[in-house]
Amino acid sequence: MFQPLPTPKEMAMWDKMAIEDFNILPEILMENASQEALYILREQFPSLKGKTALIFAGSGNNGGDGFALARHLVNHEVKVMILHSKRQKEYRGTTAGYHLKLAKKMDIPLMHLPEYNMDFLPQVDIVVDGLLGTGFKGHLRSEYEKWIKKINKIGEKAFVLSLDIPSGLNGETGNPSPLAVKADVTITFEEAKLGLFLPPAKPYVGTLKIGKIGIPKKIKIENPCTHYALTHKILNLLSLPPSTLHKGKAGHVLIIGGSPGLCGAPQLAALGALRSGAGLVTVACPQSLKTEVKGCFPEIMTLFVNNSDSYLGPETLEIIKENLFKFKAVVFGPGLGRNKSCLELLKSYLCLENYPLTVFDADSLYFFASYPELFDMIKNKNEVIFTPHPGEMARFFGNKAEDINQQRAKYAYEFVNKYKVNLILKGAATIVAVPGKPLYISPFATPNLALGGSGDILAGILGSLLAQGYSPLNAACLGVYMHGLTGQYLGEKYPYRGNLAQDIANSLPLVLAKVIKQSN
Ligand SMILES: NC(=O)C1=CN([C@@H]2O[C@H](COP(=O)(O)OP(=O)(O)OC[C@H]3O[C@@H](n4cnc5c(N)ncnc54)[C@H](O)[C@@H]3O)[C@@H](O)[C@H]2O)[C@@H](O)CC1
Ligand SMILES: [K+]
Repeated sequence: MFQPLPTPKEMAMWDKMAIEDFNILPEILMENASQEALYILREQFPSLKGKTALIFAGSGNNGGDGFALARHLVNHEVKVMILHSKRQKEYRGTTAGYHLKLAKKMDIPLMHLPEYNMDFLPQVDIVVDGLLGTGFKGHLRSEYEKWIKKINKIGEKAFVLSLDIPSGLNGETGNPSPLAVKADVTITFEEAKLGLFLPPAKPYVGTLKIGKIGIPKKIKIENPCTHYALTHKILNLLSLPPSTLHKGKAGHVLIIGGSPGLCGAPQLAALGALRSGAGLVTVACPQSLKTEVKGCFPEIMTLFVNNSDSYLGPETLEIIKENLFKFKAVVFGPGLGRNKSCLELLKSYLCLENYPLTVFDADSLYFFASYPELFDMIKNKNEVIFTPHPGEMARFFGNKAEDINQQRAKYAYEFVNKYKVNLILKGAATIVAVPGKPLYISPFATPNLALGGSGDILAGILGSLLAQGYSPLNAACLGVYMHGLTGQYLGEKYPYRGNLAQDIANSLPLVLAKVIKQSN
């Protein structure tokens, strides 16, 4: 269900433990890494004989992987030249130095990069990028920028294999710093590093392959990492409904929202809930808007107070309270509006002695960001899910959506640590964060979900899953994955976008049926 995504620091710790606690020689780990890299090249070039390769080796262990790979390539009759960033004697006594010595014994040509005139580099078939891996920090030094530009230039006509991480890419954030190698394939060692999985890394990583290098499983179990990717196996949480199912047992979702000009939001949330299997859906909305909120969906029921107000207010709570026993989950906020009366409704809701599992979305998030003391009014913090998009998240931190997107994981952690509630930080590679747990990251980044109403659909899906009895963590992971999977499907159907938010809801059950059938 979850694939580990260690940060460079966590990976370095696993390496260290393998070496110090399990007495695995670092030279062996490096040898294993180089064998995994060789495997990729053999796959790419069924006959390596006669091919030419340049191996860029940096000053740390990433360079050492390059030295070790050079030997294997020579054994496969590849014409290899190594370009190393440090003087040979400076590698002495290190793991990389050991593999350098072996490469020297085999008479592999070695050039000191800083002294080599880049203009004389030959065009080759293969470029191996072993400049920088998990040890890369900060901004590239200027000479590295020059070398990386050269790799990318030669790479226009050659196959570029990056070892562990494309050099220049931050292994934690996935950001080029400020530029990075554009690989055809990145062979990352043991597990995919977090940054490789994040959207900014996409133009650099190429195809991502994972090569196991022999880190004992025990180390990874006893020292779990702090980030995981959601995998297809999350869908195993879904079970086929029994043929005797009663609608009352499939969960009744209440959606609280709707205001002038914003009736589509609760309608779409209702559609999301229905299309993800909720038995019944009711929208609490202003009386004057009930027809608009229902639209052409007779399946959507409405709840309202007889008055002429066009915004919801605390008086709506009376009727909600009377019916509260019916609802298994609530989605609070789609199209709610930011009127003072809406804030009063939210406050009265939070004052209820008991309320169902609740998703706080859209305008309710605006109120929480403006009045953080509202968080103190939440009784069971583990029973609510907050679903901000980066713009809404920025309001909590007093910054901009771009700042959030630069360091999404960091802000997600800060949010749950501060407010102690469950969080879904929407956007490409949506994050699920639950206090005291690792972060779970969606593998999907698709422009087909980047449209008005998409978040309302997600909120409805979440409400539906909660109402069907999934825990907040499972509902969040499953809902995010189902929403992303549908977005990916719409991307195939509408490569230039143009799908509607309601298409997400309408496609969802069919996409699920298709992919679950395929994977069985
Ligand atoms: N025993 C281990 O730790 C293993 C490590 N392996 C490889 O080793 C890598 C990690 O090795 P290291 O920890 O030595 O680190 P790296 O080889 O990734 O990088 C460290 C070197 O980069 C330089 N550097 C850091 N920031 C820089 C910047 N901004 N501009 C220019 N240079 C910069 C440092 O001065 C240092 O010399 C992994 O990514 C992996 O490829 C594998 O061989 C498997 C075993
Ligand atoms: K690299």
